[in-house]
Amino acid sequence: MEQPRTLFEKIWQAHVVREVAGQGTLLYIDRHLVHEVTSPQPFAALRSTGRKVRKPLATFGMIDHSIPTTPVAEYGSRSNVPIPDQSAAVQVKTMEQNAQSFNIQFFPINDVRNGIVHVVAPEQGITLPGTIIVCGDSHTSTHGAFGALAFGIGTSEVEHVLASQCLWQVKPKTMEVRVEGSLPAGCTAKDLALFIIGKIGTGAGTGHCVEFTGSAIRGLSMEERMTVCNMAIEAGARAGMVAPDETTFAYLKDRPYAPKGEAWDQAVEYWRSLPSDPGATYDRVIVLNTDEMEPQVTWGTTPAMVSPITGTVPSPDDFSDPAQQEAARRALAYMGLEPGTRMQDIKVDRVFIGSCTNSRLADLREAAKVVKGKKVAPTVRAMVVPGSGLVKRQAEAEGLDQIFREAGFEWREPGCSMCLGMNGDRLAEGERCASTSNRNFEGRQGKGGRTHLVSPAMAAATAIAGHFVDIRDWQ
Ligand SMILES: CC(C)[C@H](C(=O)O)[C@@H](O)C(=O)O
Ligand code: SF4
Repeated sequence: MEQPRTLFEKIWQAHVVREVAGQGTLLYIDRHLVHEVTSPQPFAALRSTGRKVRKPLATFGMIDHSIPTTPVAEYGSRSNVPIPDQSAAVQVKTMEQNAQSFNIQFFPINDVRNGIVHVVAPEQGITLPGTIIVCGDSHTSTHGAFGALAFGIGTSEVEHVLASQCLWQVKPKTMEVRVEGSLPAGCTAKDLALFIIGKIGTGAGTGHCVEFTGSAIRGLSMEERMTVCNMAIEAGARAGMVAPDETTFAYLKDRPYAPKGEAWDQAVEYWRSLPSDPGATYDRVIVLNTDEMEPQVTWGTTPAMVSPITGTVPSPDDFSDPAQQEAARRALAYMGLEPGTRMQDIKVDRVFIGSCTNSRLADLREAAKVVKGKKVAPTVRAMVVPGSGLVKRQAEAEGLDQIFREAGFEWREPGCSMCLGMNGDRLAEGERCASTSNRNFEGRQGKGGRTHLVSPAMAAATAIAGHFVDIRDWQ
């Protein structure tokens, strides 16, 4: 009888081109996503050596990190919006030129399909189960939600994939994170992701590819699975994945780049063979339960520095390990927080609903439900940044933009926006922000900016109240 294999093992083995002892494995790459920040150098290297892109039809270019999300009304079109930052402007221009001269698949700024690469590829059906997907971007782990092996790569690796459609890799270890239970009231996939990282720590996944399993994961929608896999990288994992099932197939059916007709049927048949076999083993297994889970808010400068909304800011003395004590001390000083402060008493200046973690339609619907008929606190500046042009269009068709605007939120054009301070959207020194993004390290949203990671519903309620609130009390 054949050895039982994990989902990871099946995908890995199906993509081996060559194995060289001591060097690693050469893998075939199905899909290569490129964005304007990490692709200029690799394309320049190809050009200077007269090489082409090996598979232009499997290479997808998007512009997300460096574009302003300024509403276009007064400019007529998105490409007319000025980009004051010189290096950002050059990145955008260079991506456009490279896409054209190397003839790759490309969604220009004015194309309604453009947006954050990790939102767009699933939405277009570019992300498929059983594939290997890479991108010069750490949050490529998002695509693992579809039962793909998806991971971020460095600049020289981007060049290697562009030129050869292959990549040398050292095989990661495997880890199962099994979560049993269901999402308690007021808790979303974002709370689950923060809860998991809070329990296992930011280094737990190092060197591992994580498969999320268990009833809590099975019950998640595709959008929710993407949120969880998006944050796998914040637990140090190389990649995160969820086995494909009926939820996955239903999401992908009829998406523009998904297979059609007979090819679809064949694909689904193959995809059904992918889930880990009974008895397959992982190098490490962690089991969690959602019973005691509450809505989460980070208080520090890593996603693991997280508290339930009913909790208080911890004291460095609460930690036994001296390194953790020191990290907490430093984080509290940076965040300007006093131990013992109730999480719900922390006031914010800004609210950001967006990023590849939480900018899909389901996220905006959740936030709009909370905001409807209410007003943003006068002390708060709040913005909603849809993850793609299509998310924005659909949200507008449902009137979500009206709900946000009437409440006093800014309704922006798609992009990475304030997830990272690269495109003009950023926090000022000392500003405190409730953010639906995935990273809260020092300076992430702007120099001296203070980031608290939360779910879209919690961010929305915080904007209205002016301070963190327990979404379970919200009416
Ligand atoms: C700019 C890019 C390389 C970076 C990443 O790799 O993740 C960004 O997307 C981020 O979230 O910090
Ligand atoms: S939204 Fe944030 S985390 Fe996602 S790709 Fe953009 S910068 Fe990175």
